[in-house]
Amino acid sequence: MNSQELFQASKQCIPGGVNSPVRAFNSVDSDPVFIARADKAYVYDVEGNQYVDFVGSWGPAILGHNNPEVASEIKKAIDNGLSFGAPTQIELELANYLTNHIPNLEMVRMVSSGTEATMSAIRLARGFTSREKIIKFAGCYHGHSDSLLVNAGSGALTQGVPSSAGVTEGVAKDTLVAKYNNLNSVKELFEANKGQIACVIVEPVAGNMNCVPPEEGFLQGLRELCDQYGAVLIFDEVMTGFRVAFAGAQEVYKVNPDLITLGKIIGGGMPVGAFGGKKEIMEKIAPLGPVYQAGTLSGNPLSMTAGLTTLKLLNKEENYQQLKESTEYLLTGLKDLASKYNIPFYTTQVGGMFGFFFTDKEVVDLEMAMQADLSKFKTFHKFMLNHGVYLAPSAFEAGFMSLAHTKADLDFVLEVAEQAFAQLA
Ligand SMILES: Cc1ncc(COP(=O)(O)O)c(C=O)c1O
Ligand SMILES: N[C@H](C=O)CCC(=O)O
Repeated sequence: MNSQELFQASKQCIPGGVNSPVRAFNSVDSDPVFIARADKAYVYDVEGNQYVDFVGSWGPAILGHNNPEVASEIKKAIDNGLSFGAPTQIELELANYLTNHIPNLEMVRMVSSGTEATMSAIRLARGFTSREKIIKFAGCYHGHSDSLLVNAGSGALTQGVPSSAGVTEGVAKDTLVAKYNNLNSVKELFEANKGQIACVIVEPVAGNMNCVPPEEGFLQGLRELCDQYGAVLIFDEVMTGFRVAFAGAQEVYKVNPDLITLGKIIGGGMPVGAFGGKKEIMEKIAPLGPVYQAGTLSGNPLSMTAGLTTLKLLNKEENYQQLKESTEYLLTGLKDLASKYNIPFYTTQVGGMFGFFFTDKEVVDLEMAMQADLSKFKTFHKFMLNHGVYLAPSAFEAGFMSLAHTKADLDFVLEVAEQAFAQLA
C-alpha cells in the first residue's frame, strides 16, 4: 500500500489515522507520508522516496537515524530480555551519567515519556510546597497531562484546542498562564496568588510554538521570582536537554532550576522520560516520601541502553560546534534566499534547534508566533515535502539538526527552498 492507502486504512481503526495529532498534517492541509525506514539524515517513505529530515523523531535522532553503535548495543541488550520490572545496573549507569553531567541534578527518576516526567515533577512540586497552583506559559507544551494542557503549544495549538476538552475546570483553575518572555505577567500572578503557587514550569527555549529563545534575563528573572515567592522552578528540558548544549539550556543560560525534566535524546529513540533535581525535593518521592509516582516499564533496559550509548557518543565539544554551524549554515542560506525573493522571513536558533517564521517581526512569544503568515508556511511546507525535504508539519514546531546532516544535504535543501521561495514570491 502507498502512503495514501495506508492513511485511509489507518483512519478506520486509529482516530485520525495517527497516534499523535500533529502527525496527521492537518495544519499544513496535506496528508502524511508513511515512513518505512530511516538512516542518517534521511527518512524514506513506503514508496521509497528519500527526504532530508529535520524532525528527527521530534528531537531524539541527534546522531542521525539508525546509528550503528546504538543499534548494536540495543541488539545486545535484547538478548538479555526486554523488561524485568525490577532494578537493573543499566538504569543506575544512566542515572549516574545524568547526575554527573547535568548541573543541579542530584537525583533522577526514570519514566517512559516526557509527559510523565512533567506530570510527576508538577505533583512533586505540589507535594513539596503543599501548594496547589502552578504557572506555565502560553504556547509552551509539556505533554498531555491535564494540568499542563492549558494554553498549550504544539499539536494542541494547531488542532485549535490549546486547552483541551476533558480537562475539568477544577483542574484548569489551578494552572495559571503567563506570557513567555514577560516577567511582569509572572510577577502579577505571584502577587495575585500569594502563598499559593507551587511552581513555575517553563521550556527554557520554547520549542512548541515554533522555536522561541528566552530573552536576556528572562530565565534569571524566573529564578529570582521563584526564590522571592518560595516556588519551585522547573525547567522542562525534554526537548532542550542534550540538544542546545550537552548539559542543556542550563549550560547555555547559566540559571539553576530546582527540578529538571528530560526525555527524547536520553532515550536515543526509545520511549523515555526522566525528572530530577535537588535531593531535598526528590526525597519526597515514594518510596522515600509521600508523593506517589510509579511505572511498569520505567527504566526499561532497552531505553536505558539506547540512551546511555547515545549520550556517550554525543559527549564531544566538536559535536555541538558542528550542530551549531550546520544550523547556522542552513538558516543563513534560507534568510538570504527569502530576502532575494522579498519574502518576510525571521529565524531563530539555539545550537542545533531552530525555527523560521514568515514574518519580518521579531518573535518572542505565542502572540507574535501566531501573527506569522501561516498560509505561506503551508505552501512552503508542501513544496519542500514534495521535493524531498521533511519539515515538521506545523508552523508551531521547532526544527532539529543532526550530526548526520552533511553540507551536501543542506545545499540540496537550499536548492529546493529557492524554488519554494520563487513560487511564493
Ligand atoms: C518540552 C516538552 N515537554 C514535554 C513533552 C512531552 O513528551 P512526550 O511526547 O514524550 O510525552 C514534549 C514533547 O512532546 C516537549 O516538547
Ligand atoms: N511538539 C511535540 C513534541 O515535542 C511533537 C510530538 C507529538 O506531540 O507528537
